Amino acid sequence: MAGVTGRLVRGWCPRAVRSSLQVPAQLHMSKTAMGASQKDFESAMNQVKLLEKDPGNEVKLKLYALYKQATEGPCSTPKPGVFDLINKAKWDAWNALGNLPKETARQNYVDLVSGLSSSSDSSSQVKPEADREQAGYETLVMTSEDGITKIMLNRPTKMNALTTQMYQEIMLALEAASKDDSTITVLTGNGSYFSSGNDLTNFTHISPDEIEEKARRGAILLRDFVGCFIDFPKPLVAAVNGPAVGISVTILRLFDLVYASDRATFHTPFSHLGQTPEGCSSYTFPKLMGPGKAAEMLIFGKKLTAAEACAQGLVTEVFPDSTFQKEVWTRLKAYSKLPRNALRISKQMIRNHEKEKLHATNAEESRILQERWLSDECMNAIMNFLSRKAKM
Ligand SMILES: CCCCCC/C=C/C(=O)SCCNC(=O)CCNC(=O)[C@H](O)C(C)(C)COP(=O)(O)OP(=O)(O)OC[C@H]1O[C@@H](n2cnc3c(N)ncnc32)[C@H](O)[C@@H]1OP(=O)(O)O
Repeated sequence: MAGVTGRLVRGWCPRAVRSSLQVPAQLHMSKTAMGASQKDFESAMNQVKLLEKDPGNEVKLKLYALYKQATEGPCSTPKPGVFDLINKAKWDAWNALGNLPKETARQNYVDLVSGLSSSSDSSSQVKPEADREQAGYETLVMTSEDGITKIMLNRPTKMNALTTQMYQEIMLALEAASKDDSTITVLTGNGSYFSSGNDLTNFTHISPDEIEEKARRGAILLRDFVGCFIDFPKPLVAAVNGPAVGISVTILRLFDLVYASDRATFHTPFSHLGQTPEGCSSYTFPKLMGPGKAAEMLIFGKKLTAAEACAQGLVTEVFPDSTFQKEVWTRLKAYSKLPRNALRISKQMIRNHEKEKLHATNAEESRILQERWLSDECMNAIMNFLSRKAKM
């Protein structure tokens, strides 16, 4: 990429992006979930032209790829020659999206532009929380070495709370990791938390007439996000470096290994938030730990220590915080040298027994949450958190 940087800055933008379409009044709110309309998409294309800051070549390539995928579907054009650097970079970015549905690509495009717009609007935001230079992700750091692809949640000052953009980027990162030549994929968090779960500001700045549509899109986003974990084809490991809350706890059961620091805790305060379980936990948790222990966590919001979570089978192994990184990565490096295809096939054999059930549970949980998000109980709990009147 380094050699094509200057030219890409000038030449990345698809023709349609330059078309003169009506500019929306404001695109500050992230358009959550799949299902962006053609109008949203066109508005986003126009918004790109108004960005004050150059978003960098990686982001531009991602926008280009999403645009092509959204408008033409999977890449089927011949791969440009090795010396055609710019077109090859574009082709690679588009091709990496594989069979991502047009609808999803369109929404990802809209969300990516929305994130770029709001970050360039925020004058106080001197430096983004994520390192933009790394692989084009704004909220994640994705690295690959020694046969291991690491996806690190990177909003440490917000305890790695998951924004709409972050859900989208995690899906993109998983899609890329599923296709790269690594053996193992690892999800971890930067800073003191693994993740504090759904970013509760995802529910704010919504006008009353938008609420239902927002909830509908939220449910689709949730279903697609969890679906990526259900279908992930390679061994997937969670390196839980600190406390985990909400959806960052429930999805753990969809990982093959969960290694936790002894500083980690596991908390699912759904009822406190007027919400209900997701991440397939309404099925996986009772199956794993029995209905009583699952009820304590999912209904009554009991927080587990790492040792308790390990005793319930949610965590595979607990490590002292002081040696967590060293021990986990040493272990994973050794595992990553095992025959790649055998690992992959074994993982899929285990998962295939319950894939259908997991997808059905995921769809049902998402449908129920869509209703919950419209409830007074949920709205009040979120407003309480945001006004700091009450914290879990
Ligand atoms: C459409 C998407 C699908 C949704 C799926 C459904 C998912 C459900 C869930 O995940 S439910 C769980 C939601 N999470 C929470 O309820 C956690 C809320 N946060 C907290 O309770 C606390 O912040 C804490 C216990 C995680 C940490 O407390 P503390 O150590 O005292 O730190 P701060 O509270 O000061 O946090 C620092 C900074 O981060 C912001 N922040 C942390 N977590 C979240 C969050 N989940 N949403 C939004 N913001 C969060 C916090 O506001 C502080 O910001 P500030 O410095 O004040 O700007």
